[in-house]
Amino acid sequence: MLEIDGLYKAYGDNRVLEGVGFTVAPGQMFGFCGSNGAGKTTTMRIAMGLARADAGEVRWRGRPVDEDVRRRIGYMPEERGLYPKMRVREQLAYFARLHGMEAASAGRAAEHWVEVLGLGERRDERVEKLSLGNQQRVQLGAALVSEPEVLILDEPFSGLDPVGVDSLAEALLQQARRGVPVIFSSHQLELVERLCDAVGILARGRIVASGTVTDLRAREAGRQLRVVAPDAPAGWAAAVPGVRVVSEQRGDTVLELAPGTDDQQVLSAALATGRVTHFSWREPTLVELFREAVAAPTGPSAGGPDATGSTAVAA
Ligand SMILES: Nc1ncnc2c1ncn2[C@@H]1O[C@H](COP(=O)(O)OP(=O)(O)OP(=O)(O)O)[C@@H](O)[C@H]1O
Repeated sequence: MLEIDGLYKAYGDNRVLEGVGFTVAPGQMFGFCGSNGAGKTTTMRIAMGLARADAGEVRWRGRPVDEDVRRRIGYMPEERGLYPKMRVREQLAYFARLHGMEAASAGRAAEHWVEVLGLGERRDERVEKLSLGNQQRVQLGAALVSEPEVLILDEPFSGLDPVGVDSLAEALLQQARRGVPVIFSSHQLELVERLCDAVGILARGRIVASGTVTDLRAREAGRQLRVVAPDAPAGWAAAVPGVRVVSEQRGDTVLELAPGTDDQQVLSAALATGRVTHFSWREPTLVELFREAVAAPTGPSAGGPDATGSTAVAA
């Protein structure tokens, strides 16, 4: 288990992290989300020993992460750190050696990742000559080439084309399948929703929501019901007790039901107007859950050192 436990960090008056805590289990893919400047990079840099926390700890398998453990972590920094003059394959072999692999296996691992990441034709090109997206793939290769025990990736998908996204996603899923905990930050929430077993949303210096997307959905306050009743007169739903009309457009209505309101009563009311061609609870997307979590004021249950590994949406 990788544990991020009660991290605090301030830069001068800017209190960036105020008790960030979450856990990532072996084989879990954890999407780390948050607005620009929320503190995702800071959290990952602390985990990698590149920034010092004012308080809190990062542990892997119950032990504080030290230099020795960090050599076994694959890290992709936001600022990217490649050697522009080195050739692709050479670069990957170099990173493998840095992480302690001996020359022959470093060479084999480099070759393997060159192929997996779709860089076969570019293996002997200098990194500076590659497109941004291909440099990104090399950077990912640098994080993966040493067969790390943990992966911490800062916006690995940014700048990739859809094919690049798919090959990277497949590479990460493979790592998760072999038991590696994978944390990656991203603003591409559809991708996070598609790939991740768990997400953590960082806002106001804390994890304000964490768990599986299904968990987050289940805890979401105002679930919405969509009813399509093509022949219904405008305003039909407003008359049903406990119902708030969110939107209404030519018989296509989205409704919010007060707690305890029976959705079957809504269905009866809709049927009383004529045909009902659609009646379903809408699943909020991760984007909607994100907006709600980020907008919500900090409540007593929000984040904090006691929120480590919790599954909760702060009210
Ligand atoms: N070395 C530093 N010195 C001073 N302030 C810093 C430093 N590094 C980060 N910050 C500040 O910490 C805050 C969090 O930044 P961070 O890069 O961790 O956010 P982020 O969630 O990764 O953002 P983004 O999604 O935009 O990459 C920002 O207000 C940033 O200005």
